[in-house]
Amino acid sequence: MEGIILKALSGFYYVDDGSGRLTACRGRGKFRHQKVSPLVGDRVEFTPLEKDSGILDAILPRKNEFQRPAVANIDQLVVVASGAIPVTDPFLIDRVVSIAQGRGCDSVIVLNKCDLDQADALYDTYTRAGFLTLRVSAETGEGIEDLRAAIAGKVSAFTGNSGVGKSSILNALQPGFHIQVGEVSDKLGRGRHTTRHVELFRLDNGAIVADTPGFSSFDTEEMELRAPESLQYTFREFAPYLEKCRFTGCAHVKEKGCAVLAAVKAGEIPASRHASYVRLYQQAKEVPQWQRK
Ligand SMILES: Nc1nc2c(ncn2[C@@H]2O[C@H](COP(=O)(O)OP(=O)(O)OP(=O)(O)O)[C@@H](O)[C@H]2O)c(=O)[nH]1
Ligand SMILES: [Zn+2]
Repeated sequence: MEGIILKALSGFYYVDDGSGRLTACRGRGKFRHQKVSPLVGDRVEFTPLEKDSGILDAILPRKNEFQRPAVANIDQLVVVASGAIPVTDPFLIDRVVSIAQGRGCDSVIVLNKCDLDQADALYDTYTRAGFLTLRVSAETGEGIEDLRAAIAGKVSAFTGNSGVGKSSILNALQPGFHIQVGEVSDKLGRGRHTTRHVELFRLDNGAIVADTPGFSSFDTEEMELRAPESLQYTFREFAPYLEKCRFTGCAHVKEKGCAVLAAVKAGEIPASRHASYVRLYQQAKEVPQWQRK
Protein backbone atom coordinates (compact mmCIF):
# COMPACT_ATOMS: atom_id res chain seq x y z
CA MET A 1 0.00 0.00 0.00
CA GLU A 2 1.00 3.63 -0.43
CA GLY A 3 0.77 6.48 2.02
CA ILE A 4 2.46 9.51 3.52
CA ILE A 5 4.34 9.67 6.83
CA LEU A 6 2.53 12.16 9.06
CA LYS A 7 4.69 11.76 12.13
CA ALA A 8 7.71 9.94 13.49
CA LEU A 9 7.86 9.04 17.15
CA SER A 10 10.00 6.58 19.11
CA GLY A 11 11.06 4.52 16.10
CA PHE A 12 7.58 4.34 14.55
CA TYR A 13 6.45 6.08 11.40
CA TYR A 14 2.75 6.88 11.30
CA VAL A 15 1.49 6.44 7.76
CA ASP A 16 -1.71 7.95 6.40
CA ASP A 17 -3.13 6.04 3.41
CA GLY A 18 -6.03 8.45 2.94
CA SER A 19 -8.51 6.18 4.71
CA GLY A 20 -8.45 8.29 7.87
CA ARG A 21 -6.57 5.57 9.76
CA LEU A 22 -2.88 5.72 10.69
CA THR A 23 -0.63 2.69 10.45
CA ALA A 24 2.31 2.61 12.88
CA CYS A 25 5.19 1.28 10.80
CA ARG A 26 8.70 0.16 11.62
CA GLY A 27 11.36 0.75 8.99
CA ARG A 28 13.03 -2.22 7.33
CA GLY A 29 16.62 -2.95 8.36
CA LYS A 30 17.79 -2.03 4.88
CA PHE A 31 17.04 1.64 5.55
CA ARG A 32 19.57 1.58 8.37
CA HIS A 33 22.14 -0.20 6.24
CA GLN A 34 21.67 2.24 3.36
CA LYS A 35 21.74 5.13 5.85
CA VAL A 36 18.43 6.52 4.62
CA SER A 37 16.13 7.79 7.27
CA PRO A 38 12.48 8.12 6.44
CA LEU A 39 11.25 11.69 6.93
CA VAL A 40 7.90 13.12 7.86
CA GLY A 41 6.30 13.95 4.51
CA ASP A 42 7.82 10.94 2.74
CA ARG A 43 5.57 9.05 0.35
CA VAL A 44 6.10 5.42 1.14
CA GLU A 45 5.11 1.88 0.29
CA PHE A 46 4.20 -0.24 3.27
CA THR A 47 2.81 -3.62 4.21
CA PRO A 48 0.04 -3.55 6.80
CA LEU A 49 0.25 -6.15 9.59
CA GLU A 50 -2.26 -6.71 12.36
CA LYS A 51 -3.79 -3.99 14.54
CA ASP A 52 -2.84 -0.84 12.65
CA SER A 53 0.83 -1.78 12.59
CA GLY A 54 2.97 -2.31 9.52
CA ILE A 55 6.36 -2.30 7.86
CA LEU A 56 7.82 0.41 5.60
CA ASP A 57 9.04 -1.19 2.40
CA ALA A 58 10.22 1.74 0.30
CA ILE A 59 10.55 5.49 0.27
CA LEU A 60 9.37 7.02 -3.01
CA PRO A 61 11.55 9.70 -4.65
CA ARG A 62 11.42 13.04 -2.83
CA LYS A 63 10.36 16.30 -4.45
CA ASN A 64 12.40 18.23 -1.88
CA GLU A 65 13.66 17.96 1.66
CA PHE A 66 14.52 20.26 4.52
CA GLN A 67 16.83 19.52 7.44
CA ARG A 68 15.44 22.04 9.86
CA PRO A 69 12.64 21.23 10.27
CA ALA A 70 13.20 17.66 9.03
CA VAL A 71 10.44 17.26 6.49
CA ALA A 72 10.09 16.16 2.86
CA ASN A 73 7.80 16.87 -0.10
CA ILE A 74 6.52 20.27 0.89
CA ASP A 75 4.45 21.74 -1.96
CA GLN A 76 4.27 25.23 -0.59
CA LEU A 77 5.41 27.39 2.25
CA VAL A 78 2.68 29.49 3.84
CA VAL A 79 4.46 32.53 5.20
CA VAL A 80 2.37 34.24 7.84
CA ALA A 81 3.18 37.91 8.32
CA SER A 82 1.49 40.91 9.85
CA GLY A 83 1.29 44.67 9.56
CA ALA A 84 0.06 44.91 13.15
CA ILE A 85 2.17 44.08 16.19
CA PRO A 86 4.43 42.15 15.79
CA VAL A 87 5.11 43.86 12.45
CA THR A 88 6.97 41.49 10.10
CA ASP A 89 10.34 42.52 8.70
CA PRO A 90 10.19 41.83 4.94
CA PHE A 91 13.80 40.61 5.00
CA LEU A 92 12.70 37.63 7.12
CA ILE A 93 9.97 36.81 4.61
CA ASP A 94 12.36 37.10 1.67
CA ARG A 95 15.00 34.92 3.27
CA VAL A 96 12.68 32.03 3.99
CA VAL A 97 10.92 32.37 0.62
CA SER A 98 14.33 32.25 -1.08
CA ILE A 99 15.22 29.04 0.78
CA ALA A 100 11.91 27.49 -0.25
CA GLN A 101 12.28 28.59 -3.88
CA GLY A 102 15.75 27.05 -3.94
CA ARG A 103 14.14 23.73 -3.02
CA GLY A 104 11.43 23.92 -5.65
CA CYS A 105 8.74 24.91 -3.22
CA ASP A 106 6.25 27.75 -3.87
CA SER A 107 5.32 30.33 -1.27
CA VAL A 108 2.00 31.92 -0.36
CA ILE A 109 2.07 35.12 1.69
CA VAL A 110 -0.64 35.42 4.33
CA LEU A 111 -1.08 38.82 5.97
CA ASN A 112 -2.84 38.13 9.23
CA LYS A 113 -4.47 40.55 11.70
CA CYS A 114 -5.99 42.55 8.85
CA ASP A 115 -8.74 43.51 11.33
CA LEU A 116 -6.07 45.68 12.97
CA ASP A 117 -3.96 46.70 9.99
CA GLN A 118 -4.33 46.06 6.24
CA ALA A 119 -0.54 45.74 5.82
CA ASP A 120 -0.65 47.81 2.62
CA ALA A 121 3.12 47.94 2.11
CA LEU A 122 3.55 44.15 2.42
CA TYR A 123 0.48 43.52 0.27
CA ASP A 124 1.83 45.77 -2.46
CA THR A 125 5.32 44.25 -2.38
CA TYR A 126 4.28 40.59 -2.56
CA THR A 127 1.47 40.96 -5.08
CA ARG A 128 3.83 42.91 -7.34
CA ALA A 129 6.49 40.24 -6.92
CA GLY A 130 3.93 37.71 -8.19
CA PHE A 131 3.07 35.79 -5.01
CA LEU A 132 -0.41 34.76 -4.08
CA THR A 133 -0.91 37.23 -1.21
CA LEU A 134 -3.93 36.91 1.05
CA ARG A 135 -5.23 39.25 3.70
CA VAL A 136 -6.77 37.30 6.55
CA SER A 137 -7.90 37.68 10.13
CA ALA A 138 -7.90 34.70 12.44
CA GLU A 139 -9.96 36.90 14.75
CA THR A 140 -12.87 37.79 12.41
CA GLY A 141 -12.50 34.93 9.93
CA GLU A 142 -11.97 37.28 7.00
CA GLY A 143 -10.03 35.65 4.15
CA ILE A 144 -9.90 32.24 5.86
CA GLU A 145 -12.00 30.66 3.07
CA ASP A 146 -9.49 31.90 0.48
CA LEU A 147 -6.65 30.42 2.49
CA ARG A 148 -8.51 27.14 2.80
CA ALA A 149 -8.85 27.05 -0.98
CA ALA A 150 -5.15 27.89 -1.42
CA ILE A 151 -4.03 24.89 0.64
CA ALA A 152 -6.60 22.33 -0.55
CA GLY A 153 -5.02 19.14 -1.86
CA LYS A 154 -1.47 20.28 -1.08
CA VAL A 155 1.15 19.81 1.60
CA SER A 156 1.81 23.22 3.17
CA ALA A 157 4.32 24.23 5.81
CA PHE A 158 3.32 27.22 7.92
CA THR A 159 5.98 29.58 9.18
CA GLY A 160 6.19 33.15 10.43
CA ASN A 161 7.57 35.28 13.21
CA SER A 162 6.50 34.55 16.74
CA GLY A 163 3.12 36.04 17.71
CA VAL A 164 2.02 36.63 14.12
CA GLY A 165 -0.90 34.24 14.57
CA LYS A 166 0.12 30.89 13.05
CA SER A 167 -1.68 28.81 15.68
CA SER A 168 -4.71 31.09 15.54
CA ILE A 169 -4.93 30.67 11.76
CA LEU A 170 -4.63 26.89 11.95
CA ASN A 171 -7.42 26.92 14.50
CA ALA A 172 -9.56 29.15 12.32
CA LEU A 173 -8.99 26.71 9.44
CA GLN A 174 -9.95 23.79 11.61
CA PRO A 175 -11.42 24.34 15.06
CA GLY A 176 -9.77 22.04 17.57
CA PHE A 177 -6.44 22.03 15.75
CA HIS A 178 -4.59 23.40 18.77
CA ILE A 179 -5.82 20.52 20.89
CA GLN A 180 -4.14 18.08 18.51
CA VAL A 181 -0.95 20.10 18.53
CA GLY A 182 -1.03 20.41 22.31
CA GLU A 183 -1.35 16.65 22.72
CA VAL A 184 1.76 16.08 20.68
CA SER A 185 3.89 18.38 22.78
CA ASP A 186 2.57 16.82 26.00
CA LYS A 187 3.57 13.38 24.78
CA LEU A 188 7.03 14.58 23.91
CA GLY A 189 7.28 16.48 27.16
CA ARG A 190 8.79 19.56 25.59
CA GLY A 191 7.73 22.85 24.09
CA ARG A 192 6.36 23.01 20.58
CA HIS A 193 8.78 25.35 18.96
CA THR A 194 12.00 24.36 20.63
CA THR A 195 12.89 21.22 18.69
CA ARG A 196 13.25 19.93 15.18
CA HIS A 197 10.18 17.83 15.71
CA VAL A 198 7.58 18.28 13.02
CA GLU A 199 4.27 16.63 12.39
CA LEU A 200 1.81 16.83 9.52
CA PHE A 201 -1.92 17.15 10.04
CA ARG A 202 -4.64 16.30 7.56
CA LEU A 203 -7.47 18.83 7.60
CA ASP A 204 -11.03 17.99 6.65
CA ASN A 205 -10.66 19.43 3.13
CA GLY A 206 -7.77 17.08 2.37
CA ALA A 207 -5.12 19.75 2.90
CA ILE A 208 -2.06 18.54 4.77
CA VAL A 209 -0.32 21.11 6.95
CA ALA A 210 2.89 21.18 8.93
CA ASP A 211 2.99 23.32 12.00
CA THR A 212 6.65 24.25 11.65
CA PRO A 213 8.74 26.55 13.81
CA GLY A 214 9.26 30.25 13.26
CA PHE A 215 11.51 31.90 10.68
CA SER A 216 14.67 31.79 12.72
CA SER A 217 15.09 28.05 12.52
CA PHE A 218 14.14 27.39 8.90
CA ASP A 219 17.36 25.94 7.43
CA THR A 220 18.86 29.39 7.58
CA GLU A 221 22.42 28.35 8.41
CA GLU A 222 22.54 26.06 5.45
CA MET A 223 21.12 28.75 3.25
CA GLU A 224 24.04 31.00 4.03
CA LEU A 225 26.38 28.35 2.63
CA ARG A 226 24.91 28.50 -0.85
CA ALA A 227 26.85 29.91 -3.76
CA PRO A 228 26.03 33.64 -4.10
CA GLU A 229 25.50 33.18 -7.86
CA SER A 230 22.56 30.84 -7.23
CA LEU A 231 20.65 33.41 -5.19
CA GLN A 232 19.34 35.35 -8.20
CA TYR A 233 17.24 32.36 -9.26
CA THR A 234 15.42 32.27 -5.93
CA PHE A 235 13.84 35.72 -6.46
CA ARG A 236 11.10 34.80 -8.87
CA GLU A 237 10.36 38.28 -10.21
CA PHE A 238 14.01 38.73 -11.30
CA ALA A 239 13.64 36.00 -13.92
CA PRO A 240 12.59 38.15 -16.92
CA TYR A 241 15.64 40.41 -16.45
CA LEU A 242 18.48 37.99 -15.66
CA GLU A 243 19.59 37.48 -19.25
CA LYS A 244 19.38 41.18 -20.10
CA CYS A 245 22.24 42.62 -18.03
CA ARG A 246 25.11 44.16 -19.98
CA PHE A 247 27.75 41.89 -18.45
CA THR A 248 27.54 38.15 -18.01
CA GLY A 249 28.00 37.14 -14.40
CA CYS A 250 26.35 40.39 -13.28
CA ALA A 251 25.71 40.28 -9.53
CA HIS A 252 22.74 42.73 -9.78
CA VAL A 253 24.07 44.67 -6.81
CA LYS A 254 25.44 47.92 -8.31
CA GLU A 255 26.76 46.96 -11.74
CA LYS A 256 26.50 49.27 -14.75
CA GLY A 257 23.92 48.19 -17.32
CA CYS A 258 22.19 45.85 -14.86
CA ALA A 259 18.67 45.04 -16.05
CA VAL A 260 17.56 44.02 -12.56
CA LEU A 261 18.58 47.40 -11.12
CA ALA A 262 16.81 49.16 -13.99
CA ALA A 263 13.66 47.17 -13.20
CA VAL A 264 13.91 48.19 -9.55
CA LYS A 265 14.24 51.82 -10.61
CA ALA A 266 11.24 51.51 -12.92
CA GLY A 267 9.18 50.02 -10.08
CA GLU A 268 8.87 46.64 -11.78
CA ILE A 269 10.76 44.87 -8.98
CA PRO A 270 9.82 45.97 -5.44
CA ALA A 271 12.71 47.87 -3.81
CA SER A 272 12.52 45.95 -0.54
CA ARG A 273 12.82 42.63 -2.38
CA HIS A 274 15.97 43.81 -4.11
CA ALA A 275 17.34 45.14 -0.81
CA SER A 276 16.83 41.66 0.71
CA TYR A 277 18.60 40.09 -2.26
CA VAL A 278 21.62 42.36 -1.80
CA ARG A 279 21.77 41.58 1.92
CA LEU A 280 21.62 37.82 1.29
CA TYR A 281 24.15 38.11 -1.53
CA GLN A 282 26.61 39.91 0.71
CA GLN A 283 26.14 37.36 3.49
CA ALA A 284 26.73 34.53 1.03
CA LYS A 285 29.84 36.27 -0.33
CA GLU A 286 31.44 36.28 3.11
CA VAL A 287 31.44 32.49 3.31
CA PRO A 288 34.78 31.09 2.14
CA GLN A 289 34.65 28.87 -0.95
CA TRP A 290 35.71 25.71 0.89
CA GLN A 291 32.77 25.97 3.27
CA ARG A 292 30.18 26.13 0.53
CA LYS A 293 27.83 23.41 -0.54
N1 LIG B 1 -6.56 41.16 16.38
C1 LIG B 1 -6.08 39.98 16.01
N2 LIG B 1 -5.32 39.24 16.86
C2 LIG B 1 -4.85 38.04 16.46
C3 LIG B 1 -5.13 37.54 15.17
N3 LIG B 1 -4.52 36.34 15.05
C4 LIG B 1 -3.89 36.09 16.20
N4 LIG B 1 -4.09 37.12 17.07
C5 LIG B 1 -3.53 37.22 18.44
O1 LIG B 1 -2.11 37.27 18.35
C6 LIG B 1 -1.52 36.54 19.44
C7 LIG B 1 -0.53 35.49 18.92
O2 LIG B 1 -1.23 34.50 18.19
P1 LIG B 1 -0.68 33.01 18.02
O3 LIG B 1 -1.65 32.29 17.15
O4 LIG B 1 -0.34 32.42 19.33
O5 LIG B 1 0.67 33.29 17.25
P2 LIG B 1 1.81 32.26 16.75
O6 LIG B 1 2.31 32.80 15.46
O7 LIG B 1 1.27 30.88 16.73
O8 LIG B 1 2.89 32.45 17.86
P3 LIG B 1 4.11 31.47 18.29
O9 LIG B 1 3.47 30.24 18.87
O10 LIG B 1 4.87 32.28 19.29
O11 LIG B 1 4.92 31.19 17.07
C8 LIG B 1 -2.68 35.95 20.23
O12 LIG B 1 -2.93 36.81 21.32
C9 LIG B 1 -3.83 35.97 19.25
O13 LIG B 1 -5.08 36.08 19.88
C10 LIG B 1 -5.94 38.34 14.28
O14 LIG B 1 -6.23 38.00 13.13
N5 LIG B 1 -6.37 39.54 14.76
ZN1 LIG C 1 22.38 42.55 -13.32
